[in-house]
Amino acid sequence: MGVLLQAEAICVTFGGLKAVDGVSFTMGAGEIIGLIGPNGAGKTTLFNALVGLQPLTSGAVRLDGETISGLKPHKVAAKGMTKTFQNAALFPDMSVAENVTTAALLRHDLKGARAKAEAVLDKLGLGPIADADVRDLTFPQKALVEMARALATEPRVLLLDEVMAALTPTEMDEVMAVIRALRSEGLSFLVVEHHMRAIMALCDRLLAVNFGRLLAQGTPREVAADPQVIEAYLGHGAAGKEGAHA
Ligand SMILES: Nc1ncnc2c1ncn2[C@@H]1O[C@H](COP(=O)(O)OP(=O)(O)OP(=O)(O)O)[C@@H](O)[C@H]1O
Repeated sequence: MGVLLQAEAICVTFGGLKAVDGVSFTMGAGEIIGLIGPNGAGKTTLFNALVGLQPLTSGAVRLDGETISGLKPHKVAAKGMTKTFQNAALFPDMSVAENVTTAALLRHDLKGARAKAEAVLDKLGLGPIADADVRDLTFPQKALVEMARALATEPRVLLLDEVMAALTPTEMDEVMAVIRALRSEGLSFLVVEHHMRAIMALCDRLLAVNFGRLLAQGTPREVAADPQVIEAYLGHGAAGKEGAHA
């Protein structure tokens, strides 16, 4: 499998704190990679660094061999990588279709963006609620609309930031089915998710971080059995338990 996304020795420091400390990994097309680690491990900072929301102190991010670190988030999105936002940063007073159309304007004029939004909403089964106001949606609907908003920018790599928070196990299964279907079309995912069941079931590979450093990477089974990963979680009593904090 060719390398689609390459993170090279990424460092992000806040004053004296190394929030991300020399993290390197690669991702191939169609992969689903989970990023796990205890609270404050650096997951959000790494996500933000990858998509241009957080400047790198050092290191590089390459997409398809092209250096994208240093670009603003909308330029990174135009290159093909974007993230969803925790707590769905959608416009509450706009309809579902209008929210998704706004994102599709990255690549289309208004007419094209409306058509793109309609296609994405249909793909995610959201056609019937296209005209609903976002503020009236349920949690799983908001999670899917947030994914639709990101998909409307036509990414090749999509970073999912806790899209399954607040979902029931059945709702999580529905969202995971959508993610798998999109992956089968070639989309790649990097996933931060606090539900270990979802992470273990969904991901091809895991990256485990703590104190900004990459502790382990491998299959979910390998990483869950890694002594350093178990140690990192011991204080939280969380490793491997359903609903645990990843
Ligand atoms: N803007 C900032 N300024 C200073 N310190 C920050 C900033 N953002 C994050 N940090 C610190 O960097 C470290 C990593 O934080 P980060 O939010 O990336 O961790 P996380 O793994 O996403 O945590 P959580 O699982 O709780 O969301 C923490 O010690 C945090 O307090």
